[in-house]
Amino acid sequence: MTDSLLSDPLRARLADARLYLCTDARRERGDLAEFLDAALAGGVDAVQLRDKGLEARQELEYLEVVRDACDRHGALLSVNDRADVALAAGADILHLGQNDLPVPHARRILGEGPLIGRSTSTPALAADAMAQPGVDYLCTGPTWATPTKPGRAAAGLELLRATAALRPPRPWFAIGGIDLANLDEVLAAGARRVVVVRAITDAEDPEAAARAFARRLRALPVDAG
Ligand SMILES: Cc1ncc(COP(=O)(O)OP(=O)(O)O)c(N)n1
Ligand SMILES: Cc1nc(C(=O)O)sc1CCOP(=O)(O)O
Repeated sequence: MTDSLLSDPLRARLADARLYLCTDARRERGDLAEFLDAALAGGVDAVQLRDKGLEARQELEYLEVVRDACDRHGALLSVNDRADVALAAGADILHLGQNDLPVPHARRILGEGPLIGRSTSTPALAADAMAQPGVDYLCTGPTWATPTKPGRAAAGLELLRATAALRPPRPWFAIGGIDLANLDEVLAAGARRVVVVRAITDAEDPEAAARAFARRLRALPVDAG
């Protein structure tokens, strides 16, 4: 971990994060709180509400539920795509894809406080994201094709190996089709942090699933990023 990460509490919490959950809002708000309490008790470190169907007002209502759950468990709250919503919700993280706001524009809205993450799908995009000063972490994938984000070809474990070889100076997460059955392959490829959706949202016991991920991810040290 770098000194700058250690000197900033939010970035230090990000550096310690291993398990990042994206969830949609298909549950009623009370059920979402219950689901999140279970996942967070199991060891989820960051939660993103990722639901493309919500209008901003509804998204903010759901984000209050996610914010409260994250606060109860000391986890990071992430907003997808929208800097205005992230600011309004008091999010810790704004996550941006390649077609979303450019990072400098997002920083103009957010200021320096919140973290910004960037999606990448090739080693070149990962290297480019790491060279941008405003980017705090990256996600790389999809490792496997996934119904959660249809129409995207699998980048494969090779993308994870290539990203690990870059030795990114900031945290990076593998994403896409990751579950408890293939986690060993993800770890063997060099990833030490993962983002998951179905492996926890669709689990019969979300707390047990999150606990199993967290235990295996935390058994291995992370390097600089
Ligand atoms: C934590 C995290 N990683 C990756 C993504 C995917 O972002 P993006 O490529 O912008 O695609 P959409 O999620 O917007 O469909 C993410 N949302 N969160
Ligand atoms: C939201 C998202 N982004 C991806 C990317 O590659 O950028 S893959 C993905 C979906 C991951 O869902 P699951 O864990 O259910 O496969």
